[in-house]
Amino acid sequence: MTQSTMIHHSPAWQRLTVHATEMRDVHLKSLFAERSDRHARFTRRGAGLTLDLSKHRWRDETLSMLLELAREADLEGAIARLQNGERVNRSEDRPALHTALRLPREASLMIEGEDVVPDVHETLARMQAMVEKCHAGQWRGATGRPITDVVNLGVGGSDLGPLMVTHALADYRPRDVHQVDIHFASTMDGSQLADYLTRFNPATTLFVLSSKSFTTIDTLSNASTARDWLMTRLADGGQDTQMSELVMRQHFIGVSAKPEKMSEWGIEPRHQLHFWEWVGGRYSLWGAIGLPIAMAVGMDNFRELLAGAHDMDRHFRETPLEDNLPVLLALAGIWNVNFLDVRAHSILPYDGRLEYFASYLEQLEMESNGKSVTNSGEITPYSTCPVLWGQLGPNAQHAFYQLLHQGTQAVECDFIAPVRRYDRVEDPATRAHLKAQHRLTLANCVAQSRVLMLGDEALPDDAPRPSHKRYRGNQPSTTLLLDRLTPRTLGALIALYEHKVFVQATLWDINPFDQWGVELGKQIASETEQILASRRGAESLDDSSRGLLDVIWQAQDAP
Ligand SMILES: O=P(O)(O)OC[C@H]1O[C@](O)(CO)[C@@H](O)[C@@H]1O
Repeated sequence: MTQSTMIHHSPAWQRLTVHATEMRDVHLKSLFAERSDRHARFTRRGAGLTLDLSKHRWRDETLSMLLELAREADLEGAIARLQNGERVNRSEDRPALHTALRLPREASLMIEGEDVVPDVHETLARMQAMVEKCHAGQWRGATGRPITDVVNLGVGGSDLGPLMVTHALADYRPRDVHQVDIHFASTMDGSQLADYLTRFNPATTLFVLSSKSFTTIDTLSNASTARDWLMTRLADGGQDTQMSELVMRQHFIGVSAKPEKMSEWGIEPRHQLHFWEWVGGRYSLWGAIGLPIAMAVGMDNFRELLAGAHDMDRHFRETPLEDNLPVLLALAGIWNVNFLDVRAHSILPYDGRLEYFASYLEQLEMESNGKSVTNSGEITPYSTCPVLWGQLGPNAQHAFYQLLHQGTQAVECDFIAPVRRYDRVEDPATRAHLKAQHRLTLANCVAQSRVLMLGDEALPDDAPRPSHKRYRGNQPSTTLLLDRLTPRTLGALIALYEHKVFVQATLWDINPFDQWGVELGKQIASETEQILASRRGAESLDDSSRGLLDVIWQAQDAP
């Protein structure tokens, strides 16, 4: 692609640029005053989700132009190429086939002459065998006692997805099985792991080493601390060879795309789960990386999660662009970022179970689309991924909503909530209380998006107010309702965002499946670590880094 064929030179982009000059000064409250049917016009349903995009600063014609832009970028062709397994990850020359991980058993997907679906389901069957063994109390540690705690050691995509889903689906933990608690340790400083090691019994703790590359230092350093802990406590520091073998066999499962590296590390081949290079790390929770999820909620619920994502995959592939949820969500983002200069995006779930959803999306969106070079190597002359962050909405109300309401930044917000909750709680009195709490939460969710939209106008009277009590409103937002938060709707919700990211990447002509930006940091950190440990070579560093290392060394030398 040359400068002149880039998306910002396309007719639709040009029309949108002109249109944006008119829309920039139009307040959301006037758009709502113009028509009484905005909610119906801008709301779509699919895969158990309701998406209300009426609180964006756009009109029907804006959406038509954005859809035109999507057609000019051949979005429909791109969706087919993604799901058919073409090599859409161009810088790494491979497909990005997370959608294949949720294909049903009877489907088939030929990639370079081979059907990948049987392998996907074989891995699921192997996961199932491991999960059932744990849930039957039959997975025993080196001393013969059943495993009670499973610790996932992974980082990035090998941590955030499983952590987020395990937490979100905690209500779905099976009660009638041997109880196994699931934990996560990701940080390279060892602080999360150290806490577990002081509290858990080594005889009943199983570690899952999750790493696509099996070279990530964060995970490998946690893994070696865990191995030493087990060896010290159970195998006389490795002197007892029989126990050492049992520890390696019974206390570690490995999940990776690099079986030879897992074997080198000492993981028993029967306890290795594999996945494929064509699954991106941040798109990997649907296969073996999802083992902690399956351990927590059981395999039936894990398969429901996959079914929900598959519902969304089909919706994405089969629904016309104008009714297509991921496409519309992505276009709202493009309109905000590229035409209205809204460069910040906040994710605000109104349900405590979605506590880790924003952190998960931070990686999904920003590691995927935080790029400034097009697929053909040109610098993008337009903005790409906004700064995206978030927190549980009710808690954020007492933290950063002040900035949303009265700060100087324009921020796009996603409000996410389940419509029904607690209707299955057994005790009637508790149920009544909890349902009232849920109603309160929904009221806050709707009220906040309304105030962000209308500003002062949301107030019941128009009495004069000092400027510090004024709300300007006009902050665009999306509201996303789930009927209930179930494995199926959660699967659809995650896939919705995955596909949204893909749509935006297609329009921006960037590759959402690589992450070269994080590689340099890893290399430099490893060189710095050598200098820090050996105290040699600091003269090659800049003045600040040298000064900081001096402070560290002086502190280390202090009595
Ligand atoms: O699963 P791995 O190979 O350990 O990588 C962990 C994470 O590290 C990253 O490469 C970023 O450093 C992510 O893309 C990935 O999810």
